[in-house]
Amino acid sequence: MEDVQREAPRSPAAEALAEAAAETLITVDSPASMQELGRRIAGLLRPGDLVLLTGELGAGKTTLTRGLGEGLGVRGAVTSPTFVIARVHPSLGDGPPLVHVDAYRLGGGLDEMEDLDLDVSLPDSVVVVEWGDGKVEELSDDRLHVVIGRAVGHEEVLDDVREVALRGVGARWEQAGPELARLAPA
Ligand SMILES: Nc1ncnc2c1ncn2[C@@H]1O[C@H](COP(=O)(O)OP(=O)(O)OP(=O)(O)O)[C@@H](O)[C@H]1O
Ligand SMILES: [Mg+2]
Repeated sequence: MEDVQREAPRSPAAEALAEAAAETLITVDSPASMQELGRRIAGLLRPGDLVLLTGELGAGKTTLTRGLGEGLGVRGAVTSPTFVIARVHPSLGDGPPLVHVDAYRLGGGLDEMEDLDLDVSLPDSVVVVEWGDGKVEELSDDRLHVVIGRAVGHEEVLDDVREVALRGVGARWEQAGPELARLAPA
């Protein structure tokens, strides 16, 4: 299994990001380990953080968000928001709420997002957006981009394998860069 993962070609999304600024690449091999990664990322998140999740249908964006919700200790199961564009999960403790947005049908981007009338202060929340690329970047200069790609090649072997690229944009993530890097296995 080890060898297969090391030799697998990168997904196109990971390849594109590899050209960009410093990033952390992590391979996960099951939904459970994707969720665990979400829990670990949650440990770095603070109120006001914006996380953008990129990846094809079924890549594992919602699965990762489920882990984020667990790590943040919020109420309610994180599911695909099929009929709503955004769902607010309040903290069970004194942490920030998780605002989980599925921007797939959010044609107009930011304006519509503001129109959602979420009854929550975004600067006090952790905002996680699926399908948000090109739509919600204006919400914050500081963003954590998470790009999930399927490992390509030996599909029957690698069906559950995903490559996750983490790239922090902005001053907030420049400072937290080393913490992001520590999420990768040594
Ligand atoms: N390593 C993995 N990480 C995450 N999900 C995986 C993995 N391996 C298999 N899966 C499966 O892939 C599916 C991922 O579904 P999920 O809803 O998280 O994707 P998504 O990216 O949110 O899709 P959508 O674009 O439809 O919102 C689940 O059925 C999950 O069990
Ligand atoms: Mg989803």
